Amino acid sequence: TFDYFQKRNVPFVKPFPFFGQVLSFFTQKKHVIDVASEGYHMFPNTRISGVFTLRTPGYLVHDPVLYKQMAIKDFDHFTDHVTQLSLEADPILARSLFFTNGARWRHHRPGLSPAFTGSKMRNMFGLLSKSVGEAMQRLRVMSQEKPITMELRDLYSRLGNDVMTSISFGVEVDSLTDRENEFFLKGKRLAKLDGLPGLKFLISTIIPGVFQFFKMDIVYEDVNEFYLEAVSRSIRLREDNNITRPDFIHLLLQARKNTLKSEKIEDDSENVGISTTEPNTVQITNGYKMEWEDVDITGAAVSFFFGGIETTTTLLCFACYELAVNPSIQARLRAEIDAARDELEDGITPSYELLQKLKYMDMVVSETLRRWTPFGLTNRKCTKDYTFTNTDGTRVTIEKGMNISIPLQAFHLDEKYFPDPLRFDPERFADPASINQDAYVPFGSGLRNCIGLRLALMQAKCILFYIFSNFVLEPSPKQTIPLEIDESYAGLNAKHGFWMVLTPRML
Ligand code: HEM
Repeated sequence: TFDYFQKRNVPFVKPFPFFGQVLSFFTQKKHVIDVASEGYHMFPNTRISGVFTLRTPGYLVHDPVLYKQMAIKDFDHFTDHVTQLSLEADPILARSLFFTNGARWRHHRPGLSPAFTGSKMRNMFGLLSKSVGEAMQRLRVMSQEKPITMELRDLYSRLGNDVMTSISFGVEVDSLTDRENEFFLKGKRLAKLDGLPGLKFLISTIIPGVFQFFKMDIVYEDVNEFYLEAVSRSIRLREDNNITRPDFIHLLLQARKNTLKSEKIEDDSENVGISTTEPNTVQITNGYKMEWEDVDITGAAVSFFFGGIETTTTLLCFACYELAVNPSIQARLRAEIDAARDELEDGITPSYELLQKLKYMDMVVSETLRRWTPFGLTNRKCTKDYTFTNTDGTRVTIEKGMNISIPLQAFHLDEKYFPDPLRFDPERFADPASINQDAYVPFGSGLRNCIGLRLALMQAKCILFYIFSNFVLEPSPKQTIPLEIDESYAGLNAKHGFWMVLTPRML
């Protein structure tokens, strides 16, 4: 087995007997993404390298152009993600888009895409802004108009929970005051990326074969039951009382009736930010029929929760950390926000259109997604043999069934594409034309990229707008500078938290 890559003339990370790279995940004091991306730094002159997890060979893509080719033009060879959850063990998450493959995904994705167009986001923006605006008022009351110290991951996961509960499940909660509400507690259990669930999540992506063999689950049973019950209740309430609310449940019910349509012409002209420039449409080429039972609608809504809260919270925490330790960047962003507030009727509530116009905000968000990539490693399964030419002219064939990792974070921190890569510098994004669009991929690439990217950007920009309208941020004495990354966390997180002093501003 271990001569697999030698025979193919592909450089590879020397495996530990039997364990392959898996042993490094447990023995090295490194984050899992850094371990998985080791080959990228060892072999700078190849488009792809090899790695073993246990005795199974897999590939790591080094060349962003090759990733883009695989994700767009040659998508037919790489339609799937590597994790296959079991419908019995994980009835809700297995129905979510990220974990859906094959014919079901080909039907599921175009069915859901119209729920994320610009006009749907604009309709949803009111709910989102209301939720954030109210939380901000509560935060001011809590501060008693004096500086207040907060841990931002806790704050933003509460805000994210409230926003997503409102736009995904049609329920309004206030996790800042009602700190133990059931939506927040269940949401925490759903998206837990440390301890046992974090370990299981890692196993599902890094050694998917082992995960399937032992029929492991990721989500706790009571969490599944809670969400299924919440969604079914919301559906019944709407149907019995003819209620319409511009949220995901409404859009998914339209999908059930086959009346969910996208507004292509209007959306094509809209630019939401530097990080979102690609078109992505999936053609349905088979007869699979998506049913949209309650459990499918729950799966979709839960996947927005699962995929959205952790990543958007990470973006917000790292953005605020950088803004707190770089006061001149914070001052410039605040000046842009203040100028925009002058245009608002009440001087405080932003509109969807206004957020799109904030150029410096977009530069700050884009640079945060580069410097601190919330989703640093994605993957594809090869679904049809694929041949390409490597840097040295040899032809390499990736065989059907092989797992392929794509190190998004390593692309973003490679000085070939971003000089002085560890420096946080929003100016890189002043001229979008100067950005290498192959190497800048915080939301992945092509037909299987992040479906929620518009929502993520809208939500992050809206929260930053409210936070910096209301507060000046400084690192608290408890904050570790420079940041230390928590190696034991499956996502990206600071080891000792994000401790900030929020000083209320005059409104
Ligand atoms: C800053 C926030 C976010 C980041 C950085 C992010 C990043 C990503 C990345 C890198 C992927 C994999 C793409 C690939 O394999 O090429 C992905 C997939 C996905 N994301 Fe996000 N995401 C974010 C927020 C969201 C939100 C808010 C939602 C939902 C409302 C969401 C839902 C999904 C789903 C459902 C997929 C799977 C798509 C598919 O397989 O077809 N994400 N995301």
